[in-house]
Amino acid sequence: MKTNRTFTMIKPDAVANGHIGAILDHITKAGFKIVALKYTALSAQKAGEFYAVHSERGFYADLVSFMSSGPIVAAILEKDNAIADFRTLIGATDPSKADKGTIRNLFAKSIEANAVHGSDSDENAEIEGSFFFSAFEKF
Ligand SMILES: Nc1ncnc2c1ncn2[C@@H]1O[C@H](COP(=O)(O)OP(=O)(O)OP(=O)(O)O)[C@@H](O)[C@H]1O
Repeated sequence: MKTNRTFTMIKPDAVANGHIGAILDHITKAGFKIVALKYTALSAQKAGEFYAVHSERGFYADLVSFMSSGPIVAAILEKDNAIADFRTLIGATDPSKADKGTIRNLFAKSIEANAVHGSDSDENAEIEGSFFFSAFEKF
């Protein structure tokens, strides 16, 4: 199923560094429509659930701790080819390898504190969006 939607989080590092506005500006200027938006925070338990796919990885405990360290912004975005185009817009997981002008190149400091999340498939976009938003909060 192709939904033309993706899910993103502005992670605690980018929120703490005051980049919410600049990142949302980047996203909308790239042609993404915001269809759901929330300023919130993840408990350690919720961060662990969100990143459960990485639970066997060495960085999992640090990732859970980082993702629950402060507020985040969660959003559902709509655009043709949303998944691939958004991952191009944010750049590589490691900001030192992210293309110039990408969100991670501009706003991220490390492979863990990498400013934003972007879904990797239509299926995960739906699961992740529903993790944060009820049917009444998606437009
Ligand atoms: N080697 C690592 N050391 C520390 N943290 C890591 C490492 N690899 C990934 N992470 C963290 O785990 C997150 C999820 O990793 P994944 O491999 O799914 O990358 P991604 O798909 O680019 O990121 P995201 O899922 O957040 O969009 C990364 O965004 C990063 O915050």
